[in-house]
Amino acid sequence: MPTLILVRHGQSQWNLENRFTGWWDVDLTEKGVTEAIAAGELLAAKDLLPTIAFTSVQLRAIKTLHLTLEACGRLWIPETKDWRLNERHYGGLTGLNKAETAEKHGAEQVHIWRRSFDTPPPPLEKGGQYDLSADPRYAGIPIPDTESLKLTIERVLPYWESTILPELTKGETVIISAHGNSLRALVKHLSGISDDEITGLEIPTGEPIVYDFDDAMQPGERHYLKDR
Ligand SMILES: O=C(O)[C@@H](CO)OP(=O)(O)O
Repeated sequence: MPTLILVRHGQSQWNLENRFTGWWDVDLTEKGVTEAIAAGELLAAKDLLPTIAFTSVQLRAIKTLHLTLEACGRLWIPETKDWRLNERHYGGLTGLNKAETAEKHGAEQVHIWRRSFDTPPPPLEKGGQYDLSADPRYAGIPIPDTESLKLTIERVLPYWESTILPELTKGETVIISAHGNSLRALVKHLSGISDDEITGLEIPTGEPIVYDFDDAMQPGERHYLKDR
């Protein structure tokens, strides 16, 4: 049966510091490393072994993928990195502390920026500290200056349809190591969650989520692997 495993990266340095991260490339904390290894140990314990992997071009997701695969003896499987699986771009909020931003702009406004379906945060100014236009990994890529969840879906879903779904259709066990909001984009689609309800969905770090697909390639119920 084709099976999809989704893993949000382990805790990052800016998760720990409570800062808006988006496309900024921060590393895993020690706790994040432990979470990623535990995810792989769980895959091994449940005998759910990935045969092909996808991740973003961001360190925290790539490292999580590698630690997870190593812990289940599958570091050798093919893997593809693509910017379309990157975290949602946090625009001008990138680098700011979430609690301080809530004090300045109000908790309600910050909740809208973080979780509304289609209100993007203010755009990132060009030439500033977090401008990625000189980063070689994004050469030739239309780097956004901010993204709502809706805009994130508009780049995640075409990649899902064109590149990941065909692998599942072949019967592969696919693992995607990605980010809170790029995975919310995918889960919204796979679980048919409405624009309103998606505001309440949080994806924890390092907890494998599993979908089994039927013969018509329809996803079954979403569940956490630890509960299976
Ligand atoms: O900062 C970010 O990029 C994301 C994920 O950590 O945060 P949030 O949960 O606020 O969307």
